[in-house]
Amino acid sequence: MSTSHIKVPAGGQRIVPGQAVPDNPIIPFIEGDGIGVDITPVMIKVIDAALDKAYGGRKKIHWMEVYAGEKSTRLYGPDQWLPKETFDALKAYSVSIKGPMTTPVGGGIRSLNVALRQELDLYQCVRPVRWFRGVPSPLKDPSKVDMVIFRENTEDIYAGIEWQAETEGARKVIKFLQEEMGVRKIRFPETSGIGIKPISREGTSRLVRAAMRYAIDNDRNSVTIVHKGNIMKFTEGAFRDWAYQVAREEFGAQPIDGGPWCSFKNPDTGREIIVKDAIADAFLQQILLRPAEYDVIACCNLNGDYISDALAAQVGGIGIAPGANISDLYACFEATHGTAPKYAGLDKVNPGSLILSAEMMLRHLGWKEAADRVVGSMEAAIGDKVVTYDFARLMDGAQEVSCSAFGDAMIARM
Ligand SMILES: NC(=O)C1=CN([C@@H]2O[C@H](COP(=O)(O)OP(=O)(O)OC[C@H]3O[C@@H](n4cnc5c(N)ncnc54)[C@H](OP(=O)(O)O)[C@@H]3O)[C@@H](O)[C@H]2O)C=CC1
Ligand SMILES: O=C(O)CCC(=O)C(=O)O
Ligand SMILES: [Mg+2]
Repeated sequence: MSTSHIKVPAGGQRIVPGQAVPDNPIIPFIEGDGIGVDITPVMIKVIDAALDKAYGGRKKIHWMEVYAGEKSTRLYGPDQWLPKETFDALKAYSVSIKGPMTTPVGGGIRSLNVALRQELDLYQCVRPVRWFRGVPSPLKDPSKVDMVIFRENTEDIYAGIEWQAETEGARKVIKFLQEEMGVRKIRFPETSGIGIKPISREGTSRLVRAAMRYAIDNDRNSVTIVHKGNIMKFTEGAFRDWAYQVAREEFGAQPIDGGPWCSFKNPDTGREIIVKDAIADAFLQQILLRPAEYDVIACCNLNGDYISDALAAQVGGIGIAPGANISDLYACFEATHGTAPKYAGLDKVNPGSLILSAEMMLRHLGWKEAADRVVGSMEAAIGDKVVTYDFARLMDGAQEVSCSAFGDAMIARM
């Protein structure tokens, strides 16, 4: 089989980190498995329309398909889940967008999504969660939900360092823990699988720094460090301590009532930004009961995964939950949801998450006018109760439309 399948579009230019974004950038995209085939073309159509409306042809994305997941195994060969040329393209073109990719449960390949984040060192997973007027919600007042999750994206138990139960690897690690480290707490050593949870000072500091900067740049009220540090003291507890340290040492935060909560003045607006922490289990009930008290959230990888979907449910579900994976050099935008296999190819699901991820990408490029068109047209379509099945089943008097028809409904309202 051929080893090269990427066709570089003529007439486009690379985005180079640190340089001005050209008017004709080449943006690589991965279609994605499952519902990727439904939502990705709709996202491209909506974004092209928004650019056209906003700039009348002066700014245009040159989309370049790159391959990963099931599609790349069909093109490159059966074990080619993440071909090298895909990685190379994501790096060379700096800004990209991807559909979801399947990860089998229990065995099989490790997550391609996680591999991408780790390989490109996309250490910030940024997931804004806010309510769009008219979207059905289980909350009495979903307008109070306006949070931005900063999830550490390269460490934690999510790094996939583990050994299967009853294998040579697991036996070796357990023997080491028992004999070299004096561990006596493994309840069933003969049949335990083992996972490792690395959390570092560097990994924590850079993530928390990004969350604080976001709070400053976007004039937010608070940053909450979410952790389970009472139980996992040297990983999640250290995450909390290092996070407060960043607040104090880099942002000049001063303790409130003796600490550990602290606050600092936003240097741009003069307003106070509170830095506080919450233990993850209690946090999950508080965001339901008192969502207005939370704003920017900084957390470790696994907690961020759970919090993302839980918070999305409060504002309509993962059909409308966008995200970005960001490093100091690269950005790869992707929805919060997965491949929803039972809906694959049915032209049924909500393309909103991927479209709003692309909207984040437009803002990242500095193309605010087009981003505003995307948000405005989505608000207008939902306002007219023209929605996909996920919202329609919870709304009175809704007109249920397909995935592609929702995209068209947005375009008609631009
Ligand atoms: N970043 C990524 O690429 C991610 C990949 N995954 C992978 O995806 C696969 C499937 O995971 P699963 O746990 O089923 O989670 P999914 O997010 O794929 O789907 C769970 C449910 O969420 C709802 N949903 C998801 N997407 C949409 C959408 N666009 N519009 C409306 N509703 C939607 C559906 O709910 P309902 O049934 O109520 O209609 C669906 O059944 C796994 O292999 C997993 O590893 C998971 C998350 C992220
Ligand atoms: O990689 C996967 O399959 C799941 C990832 C996930 O759920 C997430 O990043 O939110
Ligand atoms: Mg998830």
